[in-house]
Amino acid sequence: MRRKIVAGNWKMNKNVIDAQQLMVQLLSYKNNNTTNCEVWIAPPSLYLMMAKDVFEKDEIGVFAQDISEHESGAYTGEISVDMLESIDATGSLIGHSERRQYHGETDSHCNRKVKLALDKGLIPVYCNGETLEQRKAGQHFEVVKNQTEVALFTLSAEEIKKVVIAYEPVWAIGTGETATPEQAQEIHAHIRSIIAAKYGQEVADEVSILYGGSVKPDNAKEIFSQPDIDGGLIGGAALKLEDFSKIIEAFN
Ligand SMILES: O=C[C@H](O)COP(=O)(O)O
Repeated sequence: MRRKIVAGNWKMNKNVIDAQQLMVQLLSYKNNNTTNCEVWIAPPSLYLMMAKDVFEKDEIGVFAQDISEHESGAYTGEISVDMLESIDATGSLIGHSERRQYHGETDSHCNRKVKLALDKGLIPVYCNGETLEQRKAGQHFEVVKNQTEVALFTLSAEEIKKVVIAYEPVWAIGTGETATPEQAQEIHAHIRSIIAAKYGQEVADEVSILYGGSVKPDNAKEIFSQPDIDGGLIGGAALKLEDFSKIIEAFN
């Protein structure tokens, strides 16, 4: 059975008071409700240890938004997989389109990061997706195929099963414009078929593939009901319990 997941990427939002308040609200929500999916958050790295303190029984998975491709050393501003492992974090986002757009991250970087994370027992949430120009040019299937192959295909079958993929069309991130459930489903099925071609259907069927890009309480249910969509990576709507909890409940 594939994991079903609703993950909130807080991006660069919230001061320490507001971050703690939302974590405490999330904990209370999780303790008082039955959820049919795993709930993860990726707060800014400054708040990762606080998240581990609040979710001391691992009620909610705690993810970094990025990790270094290096193991340690003179890399100012970066955090390493060792650091994440030492606070018992659950994993890290890797290759988010904002990292690609503003920090020059490529799929070769992602490949090294995914491997480092797996070696430390962390879950890599590998993000990919095409830009608007690429979609308009009809290149979206090819772009996502190349991204997936470069970032993941050096992994063994056992390793790739532990990776979570988040398909996030760049044109749908933070824009209010969502891929239709059908558009998302066809890319998710495409990603799964690429993995199946290399590793076999059984392996591909175990890989969770999340959709990200303007998921909101009113569209989550329809998106998550698609056969190859195993949950969501949520940005803006993860910043308020009211919205995020409704998205979690789309699995009920
Ligand atoms: O990581 C999350 C995605 O970038 C989606 O963000 P959004 O829900 O604000 O569109």
